[in-house]
Amino acid sequence: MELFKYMEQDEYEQVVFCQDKDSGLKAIIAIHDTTLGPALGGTRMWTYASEEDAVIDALRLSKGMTYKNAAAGLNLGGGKTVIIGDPKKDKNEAMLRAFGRYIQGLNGRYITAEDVGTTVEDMDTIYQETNYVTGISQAFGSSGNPSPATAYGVYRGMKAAAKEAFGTDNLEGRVVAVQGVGNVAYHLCRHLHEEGAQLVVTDIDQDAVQRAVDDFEAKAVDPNDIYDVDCDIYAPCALGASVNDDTISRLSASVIAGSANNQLAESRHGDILYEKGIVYAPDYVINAGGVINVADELYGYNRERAMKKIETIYDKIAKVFEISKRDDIPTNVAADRMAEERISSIHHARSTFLQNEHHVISRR
Ligand SMILES: NC(=O)c1ccc[n+]([C@@H]2O[C@H](COP(=O)([O-])OP(=O)(O)OC[C@H]3O[C@@H](n4cnc5c(N)ncnc54)[C@H](O)[C@@H]3O)[C@@H](O)[C@H]2O)c1
Ligand SMILES: CC(C)C[C@H](N)C(=O)O
Repeated sequence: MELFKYMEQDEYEQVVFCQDKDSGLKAIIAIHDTTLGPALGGTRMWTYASEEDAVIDALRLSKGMTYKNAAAGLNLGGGKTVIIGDPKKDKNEAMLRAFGRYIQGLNGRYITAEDVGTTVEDMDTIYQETNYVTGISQAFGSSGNPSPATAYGVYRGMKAAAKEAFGTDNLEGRVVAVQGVGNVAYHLCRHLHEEGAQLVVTDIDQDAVQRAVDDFEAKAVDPNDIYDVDCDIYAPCALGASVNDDTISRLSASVIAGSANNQLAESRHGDILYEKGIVYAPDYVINAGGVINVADELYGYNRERAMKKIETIYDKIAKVFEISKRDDIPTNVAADRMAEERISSIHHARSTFLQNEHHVISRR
């Protein structure tokens, strides 16, 4: 791939390749934009088909974090790491500590946290080498696992989307088809079950499926059948690109609202959803609960303050729908507009000169 051409196109600031042969570390840290503050975004560990796929994933995910953090009202830029490997087999202490030292070397330009394939315990290991890590154990006065917070934000955003589509945000009796019942979706299912929604779930991990069936009376379907389920709401909570040319025509849902990052295979799929009248709650707005929660650590973690902020995902999603209707644009484009407007207005507000120690002439 022509990396610099790719970076120029979407104005990526920096890509860092980290390798440590002994531990097997192969990581890519992508920093998209730091206009609003240090780039904060999780670390994903995944078995990529090629190194190019891993680079593209890191780049796409880091840009998503720029927009997510901006839309959530955080003073943070966007970044993300991918570690190439199987989290079940290839992860080890030395690998995570070597990775922590690379983060430390960036001197605060990038702060990490959990994502698919990494855990609170992994963040604790990284913390042995760097302070620039969030989502570490609560025993350290930290916020712990971000997944329940993400799930609560998705639940709030799903209610706002239901209000838009059905005129009421009550989810009792609504059929919700959930793709991937991992860390986030398990907690999402709990909220939905408590409100009386009917759940249809799928996962490539049978244990995850069984847990949802046992705990929430969910009905299980095969992974490839989730798109054909007769449902009100489709909740993509696995990996990205599940809304694509093949699946859109199969979905019967009036609402798409889930936790996965990069749900639309391409931006044009947002246009198709808009034309079809399917209410799409943009991924990075609805799934910001986790990052809002870990970002609170930068102020000395306060759970009540973080949860209050996560509640407002309902209003953020409603605002996106308002912009979408006002400007007659798909909701994914409306969300981008909301995020870009904030980045550009803050960029402008911070452009005036402020003195720092390098400008004190008396020091000369
Ligand atoms: N954890 C967070 O706080 C958080 C925050 C924001 C966004 N997200 C995003 O939400 C999604 C889920 O995150 P998570 O932390 O729950 O991850 P997870 O790994 O715990 O859960 C994902 C689940 O999806 C399953 N899966 C993968 N491919 C699948 C497929 N083709 N069909 C069905 N199931 C499949 C996996 O087996 C796993 O159980 C990811 O896209 C992640 O980036 C997570
Ligand atoms: C910082 C995190 C909790 C990141 C999370 N994995 C996300 O995609 O938002």
